[in-house]
Amino acid sequence: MAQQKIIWTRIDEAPALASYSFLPIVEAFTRGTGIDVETSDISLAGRILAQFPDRLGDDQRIPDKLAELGELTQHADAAIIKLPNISASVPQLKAAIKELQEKGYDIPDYPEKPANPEEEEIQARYARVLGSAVNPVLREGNSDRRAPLSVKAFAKKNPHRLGEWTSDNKARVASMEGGDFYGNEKSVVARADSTLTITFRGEDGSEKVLKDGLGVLEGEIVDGTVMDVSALQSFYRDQIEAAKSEDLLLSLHLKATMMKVSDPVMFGHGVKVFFSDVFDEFGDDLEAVGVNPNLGLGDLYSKIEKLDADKKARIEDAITKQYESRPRLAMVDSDKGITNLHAPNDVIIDASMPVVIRDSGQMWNADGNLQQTLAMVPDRSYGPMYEAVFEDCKKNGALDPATMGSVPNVGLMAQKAEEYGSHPTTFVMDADGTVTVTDQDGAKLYDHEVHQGDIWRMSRVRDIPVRNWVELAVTRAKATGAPAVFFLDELRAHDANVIEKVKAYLPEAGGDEIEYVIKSPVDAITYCLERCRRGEDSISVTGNVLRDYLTDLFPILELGTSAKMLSVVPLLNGGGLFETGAGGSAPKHVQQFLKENYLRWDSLGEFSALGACFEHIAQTTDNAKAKVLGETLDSAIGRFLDDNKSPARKLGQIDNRGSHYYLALYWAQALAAQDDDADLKKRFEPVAAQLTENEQKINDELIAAQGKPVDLDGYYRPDEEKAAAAMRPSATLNGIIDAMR
Ligand SMILES: NC(=O)C1=CN([C@@H]2O[C@H](COP(=O)(O)OP(=O)(O)OC[C@H]3O[C@@H](n4cnc5c(N)ncnc54)[C@H](OP(=O)(O)O)[C@@H]3O)[C@@H](O)[C@H]2O)C=CC1
Ligand SMILES: O=C(O)CCC(=O)C(=O)O
Ligand SMILES: [Mg+2]
Repeated sequence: MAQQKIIWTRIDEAPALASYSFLPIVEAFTRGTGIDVETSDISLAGRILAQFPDRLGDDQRIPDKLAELGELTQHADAAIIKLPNISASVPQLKAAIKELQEKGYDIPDYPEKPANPEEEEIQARYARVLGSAVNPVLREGNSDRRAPLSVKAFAKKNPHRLGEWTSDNKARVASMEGGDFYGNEKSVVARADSTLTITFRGEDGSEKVLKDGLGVLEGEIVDGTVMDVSALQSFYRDQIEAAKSEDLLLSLHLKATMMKVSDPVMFGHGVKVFFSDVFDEFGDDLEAVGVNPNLGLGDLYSKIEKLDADKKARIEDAITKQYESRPRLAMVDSDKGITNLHAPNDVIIDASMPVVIRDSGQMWNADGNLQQTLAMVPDRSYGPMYEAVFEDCKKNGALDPATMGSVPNVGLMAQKAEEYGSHPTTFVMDADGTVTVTDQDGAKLYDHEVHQGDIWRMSRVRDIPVRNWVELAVTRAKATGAPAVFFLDELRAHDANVIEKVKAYLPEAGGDEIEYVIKSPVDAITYCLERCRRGEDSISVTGNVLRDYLTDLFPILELGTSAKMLSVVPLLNGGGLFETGAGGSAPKHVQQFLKENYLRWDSLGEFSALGACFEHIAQTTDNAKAKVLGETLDSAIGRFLDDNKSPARKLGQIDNRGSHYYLALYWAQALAAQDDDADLKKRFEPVAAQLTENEQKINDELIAAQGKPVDLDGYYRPDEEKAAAAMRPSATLNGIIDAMR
């Protein structure tokens, strides 16, 4: 029997800490089963170092693991467990660089405004690390995210609290009325393989090729669109006025980490419009010290340190005055005075909007109180869908997690589909003119008139991913009996082309055997919510952006968190990518851990991903032990949920580490109790006995560690030994696990 490898990714922040405790358990349990668990470092720090082999010593250099994993996804035997990693904004990237430099790695500073070819080259290397740089490389398949049945049943039995909604709630979502990506989109389906060129022609007749050599395949949908920034600015101005007159808290919701080229610029316009008096009066000074509004108010504060004390004080005064003339601004951390406009990475719409809905349309204000918000989601491709949820809640009240149906998602994601793959073809315009897309014969696909500062972008999706996505939707609808709800808007150019493909591929995929509807995102979500309220499930079948948004929205409403989701990516070439949960890397959890040695991270996503991975290995290889490992893990997870052994939220109770102990206990007991594999039974009988006997002692040791600060000697690249020691404080548990390894 060939050894099967599971790759376990090493990443950042809370889930990385959790791995120090959970991974030794996984290694111990799989030993001797024909399955090897190997780690692969794709953390932000690891990816930065991999860009600079030429500047690092032999003992410092690390290989480009992300490239290796990208290559692996093309093979049928790929089995990758992908934990959430940081998609770095520029401020996060700079912080990570600083930490690595302090640790003795001779890497260059990030050049914000490259001044020469050498700096341009450095910036290009860092660009490979910036933003959502990992997921698009590994996601060589479409997405199947859902709450495992046991998790949904647990949530119904133990419903979390959702804030009330009444019809007089004034919270609302505002989107632009025109000039946005939605309104300007043009879309064509390639009739043959070709190579495209994107050209800018200035009004003065000058020409610049923005990108050439863009290979497209027959059947590929190729979109071009533009965000008119003067329309965006006036949208911001209007909403600032509206929030003020309606006495609402103002908030902005974008995805600056993932949409790393367009959204930081849109965020920056928000900063500039909100603080327009400051930028009008002190524009030259701010420019002189390199303030970049796209990096937020936090960057402004750090850069004005370079000005003389008097100037700095005047700018700070102007900011204070500006707050007085503006509506109140939503806060990310009201205790620390961190606003919604401080850092682009704190504005992450998939996580922020569900919390607004959970909290009755409210966000935190500067006094530390919840207040109803005017949520700005500029682009109409997405904003109106959230507004429909607000409307539904105002009309029908909050949803009820004890009874509501489930909305899993099938998302079109493979091969860098749609907007999320558009970073290399997104451009901020230097001047007024026209952007034209032509094919290899010089024939024009479409053009757009643009103005200086506008954001033009091309997004694409190939035919094979669309076909596979339709098949996956049918598979899930057949498996569950729930209808497939295609979120597609015939008024949007891109969606209209996708609708044609869906209609063409559904019959051959077995569409006549399932119930399905095709509706605009607004109508589709309203339809799903109606069904939810009747306790009925619906499968949302969406493009890549709505995949991201809905796989946080419904889990947070249904389960209280997206951490408990099963997130499978069947790779187009037969392998499996198993993502853990649907949320991020929870920086807040690390802060709490450092302060009081308590890690709230819930590893249920890791448990479910591992279970799905064993199941995949059992189905695709002749390894019978994988099947036993998978089945026993599944029953252990069921027991774990029944006994409610997820981390609590407060000190003195079991945290992430305690939850790992209980999973190991139940898993060992299930392995000892099964009769399908005598070897495993024999191996796990004594282990189960030891873990059972020592329950009190292990709990005592784990809880005794809590309550004092922890030093990990680093945030982006913590000291391995310190982190492992901090995450494995029970000598008794370590003794049992290490004896098995
Ligand atoms: N797949 C990936 O690689 C992803 C990466 N990211 C990255 O993660 C970072 C942080 O993003 P952010 O949007 O703030 O999202 P996070 O999910 O990290 O934080 C939002 C909140 O989600 C809850 N949460 C998420 N996962 C868990 C878990 N396993 N256990 C318990 N609670 C959980 C917590 O909420 P509460 O306090 O309400 O319980 C948490 O504070 C960014 O760098 C972002 O780019 C984001 C999404 C996916
Ligand atoms: O890639 C990223 O930056 C975030 C991914 C994400 O939020 C998701 O897939 O749900
Ligand atoms: Mg997401």
